[in-house]
Amino acid sequence: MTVRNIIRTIIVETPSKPGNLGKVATAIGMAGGDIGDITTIKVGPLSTVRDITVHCESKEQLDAVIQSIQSLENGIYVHAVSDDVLRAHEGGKIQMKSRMDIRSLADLRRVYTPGVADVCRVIQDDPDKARYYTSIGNTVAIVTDGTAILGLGNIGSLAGMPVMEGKAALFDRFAGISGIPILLNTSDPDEVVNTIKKIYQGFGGILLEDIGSPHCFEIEERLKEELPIPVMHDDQHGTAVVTLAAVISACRSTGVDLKDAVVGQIGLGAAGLAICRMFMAYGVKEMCGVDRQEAALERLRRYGGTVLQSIEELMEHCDIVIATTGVPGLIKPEMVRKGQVILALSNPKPEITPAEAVKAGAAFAADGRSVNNVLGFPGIFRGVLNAGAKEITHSMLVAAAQAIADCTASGELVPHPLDPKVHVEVARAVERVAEREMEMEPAL
Ligand SMILES: NC(=O)c1ccc[n+]([C@@H]2O[C@H](COP(=O)([O-])OP(=O)(O)OC[C@H]3O[C@@H](n4cnc5c(N)ncnc54)[C@H](O)[C@@H]3O)[C@@H](O)[C@H]2O)c1
Ligand SMILES: O=C(O)C[C@H](O)C(=O)O
Ligand SMILES: [Mg+2]
Repeated sequence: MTVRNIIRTIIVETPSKPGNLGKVATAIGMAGGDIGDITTIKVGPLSTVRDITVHCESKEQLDAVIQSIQSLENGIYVHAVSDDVLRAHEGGKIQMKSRMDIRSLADLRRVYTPGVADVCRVIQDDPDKARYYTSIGNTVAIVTDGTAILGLGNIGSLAGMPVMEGKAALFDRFAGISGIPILLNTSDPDEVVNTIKKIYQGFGGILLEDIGSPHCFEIEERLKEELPIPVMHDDQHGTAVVTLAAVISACRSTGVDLKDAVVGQIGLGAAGLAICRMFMAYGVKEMCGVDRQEAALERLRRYGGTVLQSIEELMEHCDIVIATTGVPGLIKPEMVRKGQVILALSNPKPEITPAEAVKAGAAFAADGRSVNNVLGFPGIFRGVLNAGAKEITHSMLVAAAQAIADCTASGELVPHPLDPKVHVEVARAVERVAEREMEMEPAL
């Protein structure tokens, strides 16, 4: 499938006669546009106005689509072109809402002062009660320093806010968790760690998001060690979980034993290194990798992986190839070997599109829109928050990957992200492991 990241709604007026909508649809298709929703805005005796959502590969293609409709003439007009994505972001995607209805003075006194003072005392006497009498136990901070926003690079945390709001919306939608974006204007590990340590009390967990490598490794390790609440860097472990799930599904379909497969990782940053570590811990015997940075290669060696010399060598050598470089088009169709599994996970554009990879001979291919950490992080946090766990462990992550794979239909790599079952099953699997681990090692 071609990547069509440009989505616009074209407002088109046509004469109210049969066949005109068909002409417009053909004009859009002839110019290469893909039609999404069509909504009729007004039907008059003489003319009809519709919103037609069109997905295009580029701005040039969008211009060609508009030109193609306009050239139909005979009463067919393009009134306006609106950017749905920008429009959907007007005013932001999230808001803090009260769970209480405050209608009377009695409500006010119960919810706020003077009643609230008693609750403060209860928590002062027993801080654990904050988990029951506040929203803290259901709230996760989504923290970024803006250094690796998707594959867009170091664009700053403010520019990354739409992604953080998106993650908060997904937390709410799939796990009923309140996600609070925290935008840091420092990426110095000491400052990041100290800042989060100073504010952590207000949260039940910390999701680190789009923090670049290598500083993300130190930040996560230190926070995991020093904070008494679950911390997870989504781009590392959320991605590793979903990637493992996709590869388990691919191996199930092809009858291959994952542990015997040769797996190659292109890009050994936050996502790539975590994927390698996850696969090696799962039992993969030959885990290979490439990166353009020597320090990243050194990290792979330290964890027991094999460094290859080039992307060409990796593509030649590996049965399963995963890419997380942020570089669109890095994998050329002529590099693809017949029967390979190719997961080109960079967002917003993959290293090779699934359609190109399959055309070039891949047995299975997917990009970062479907193999996406949205399948993991909401359920993982729901599970640990339900269990009251203080950390997210490797066994919980493997259980989450297995749960995602178990929810995947035969012939698919991962479930649909809107399938509510997958998030419930991930949460259950993580909660089960968390409770087992807490029984074995009760918190002090
Ligand atoms: N699908 C998902 O769920 C998901 C999750 C996390 C990250 N990602 C994507 O993965 C990409 C990387 O994210 P990250 O957080 O790991 O970033 P990162 O900056 O930590 O890592 C990127 C790595 O790729 C390497 N690299 C860049 N160009 C290369 C090239 N030409 N050849 C070899 N290596 C190259 C860099 O040296 C770096 O080590 C982004 O595009 C992001 O959107 C996808
Ligand atoms: O944000 C996403 O869609 C996935 C991932 O966290 C990424 O950084 O690309
Ligand atoms: Mg991310």
